[in-house]
This record gives sequence, structure tokens and C-alpha cells, in this order.
Amino acid sequence: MKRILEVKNLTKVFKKANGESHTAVNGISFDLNEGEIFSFLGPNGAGKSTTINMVTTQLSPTAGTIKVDGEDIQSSPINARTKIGIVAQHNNLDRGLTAHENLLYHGRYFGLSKHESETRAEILLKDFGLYDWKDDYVKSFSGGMAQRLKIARAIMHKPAILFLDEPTTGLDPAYREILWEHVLRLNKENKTTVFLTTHYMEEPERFSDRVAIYNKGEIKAIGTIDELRKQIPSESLIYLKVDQTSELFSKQLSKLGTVKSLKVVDEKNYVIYPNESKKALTEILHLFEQSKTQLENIQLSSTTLDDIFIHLTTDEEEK
Ligand SMILES: Nc1ncnc2c1ncn2[C@@H]1O[C@H](COP(=O)(O)OP(=O)(O)OP(=O)(O)O)[C@@H](O)[C@H]1O
Repeated sequence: MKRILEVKNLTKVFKKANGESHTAVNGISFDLNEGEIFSFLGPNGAGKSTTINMVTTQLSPTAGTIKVDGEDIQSSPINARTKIGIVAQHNNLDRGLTAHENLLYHGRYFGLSKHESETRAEILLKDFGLYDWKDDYVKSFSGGMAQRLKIARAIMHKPAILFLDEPTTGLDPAYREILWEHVLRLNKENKTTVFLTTHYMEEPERFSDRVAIYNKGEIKAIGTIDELRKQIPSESLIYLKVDQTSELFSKQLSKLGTVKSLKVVDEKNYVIYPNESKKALTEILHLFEQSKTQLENIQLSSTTLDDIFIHLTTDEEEK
């Protein structure tokens, strides 16, 4: 299997305004294969965009190496860049150009002929609902229109690897489907590798071959969703919402024989990993009869990617 992205010991340390250092990416290593759809998931501020910015040559690493299709991006950034398509989080369109010009110049820059650029720009402008605005300047575009144009531009030159940093934020559902139609077609026909970050868990669940759960600058787990599911302590979960979580109530829950372990998600919510789910429900409900803590909601469910994410990115209070 051809490796399209090789990341070794990648690190980024930022200097904060107060002079302190902040390690946003802490020595991570991973490889992506040609044609793989990979999701990089983590909470706000985990370091996902910093990682994308480094592997796409937009930000220099503090340490570590990155190869795109065998090219070291620090020694040959231009070669590496021709293989990459990026939908960044910020609006990096050329605001002084029209929508059509943004696509055309991008296509020409990445080696498409004039005819190919024109044909592809026309298809993408139509598919992403921008054809009627093709000669308008990008500075007049709404957030959603700019996002659609950023996506069209990133896939213009059919890159070997496509980085999508929260691409569907601000897109309505119809355009999300169009985005995925194009991305999956490129993936199938050109073996384009896809590196996705998103906060919508249904996208990695539907499309990813592998997922990495990333937090505080480190990869906590990497693998297929089924492989990650095995890292959860139980196959079903109980979501419990109370008026106020507390140390005392957490201890009382932990002491129940049917509770394997639990997590305090925030000031109102627990996730409970039960031994025997139905018995645990009864025991937990019973607990409220003798406790000051008020029950607001309780729900039993089977594990989803959301649960894996919560499990790997919040602190656990093991029994
Ligand atoms: N240029 C910078 N200077 C200083 N600190 C930075 C800089 N860029 C990012 N950081 C810090 O690095 C950390 C990681 O930020 P990053 O944007 O990579 O997170 P993220 O996982 O993409 O978050 P989100 O989901 O909110 O987009 C944050 O604490 C952020 O404040």
C-alpha cells in the first residue's frame, strides 16, 4: 500500500503573549495510505488546525518530519504543495478576484490546461450553486457562498490528498451532500486520500476508513471505528443528567455494584459504563430516593463515535 502522508514526531510549540510556551502538538506520528479517508477528531483547541497547517506547509513545525507522497515538505515544499488540496477554516480566497477567476487561476497554477480549468470550473460553479455569481467579486459573498467556493477551489486540481478542516461548518445539508458526492468521487476515481476534521460525528461514521481521537496535542487512539469501540469499557452506556454533579454523588454512583466506571462530562452530565445495563438503571433511579441530587434525565444507549470521543477526551473517575 502506497503511503501518501508520513508524519513523524511532529511538534509545535507556540509562544504566548505572556511569554509562556504552549505545546499545541506534542510529538505525534501517523501515516496515511493512498485512497484512505481519515478523520482527525478532537475538542476545541486540541491542536487539529495547527497539525493541518503544518502538514500543508502553511506553518513551520518546531520539530518532526512530514512527507507527502514521499516528498519531504520542508526540503521540497513546492513539489509537496502540488499534491495537496486544502479547505482551511479561515477564508483564504482571493477577495479581489471573481469566483470564476479564483477557480481558474488555481487550476492553472496547479498545472491544468486552460480548457481543463474552464471545464472543471464550470462544473464546480454549477454544482456548488455559484454559477449565477461567477463574475461577482468574492468580497461580496456570504459566509456560506465563500465556504462553497473554498471547497470547489480545493478540489479543482484533483489533488492526491485533500485536507478538509471542518468543511461543512456553515453549509446547509444539501451542500454537505454535494461536497461528499464530489469528495467520494475523487476518492474512488483518483484514489484521493482525505484528511477530515469535523465536529459532526455522523460524517466520520459514514465515510471514514480510520479515525484518530486527538486531545491536548496527542493522539489518544487511532484505528477503525470498530477498533476504537473496543476501548470503551462497556457496549451500552447510561447518560445521566442531574441538577448538579458533585463528588459525593459521583462516589455514590461508583459504589453501585452495577456501575463499572463513570465520567463526569460537565456540571450536569455523567456518562456511566454499566456491567448490567437494565439493573444499573434501576439501581441509579433508587439512589435518587436517598440523595439531594435531582434527576433531570436518564437514557440508555449503545456506543456511538460520540461516546468513544467523550470517553477518550474527558477525565475518568475509575471505580
Ligand atoms: N498562532 C498561535 N499562537 C499561539 N497559540 C496558538 C496559535 N495558533 C493556535 N494556538 C493555540 O494552540 C492550541 C491549538 O489550536 P488549534 O487551532 O490547532 O486547535 P483546534 O483543535 O483546531 O481547535 P478548533 O476545533 O477550535 O478549531 C490552542 O490552545 C490555540 O490557542
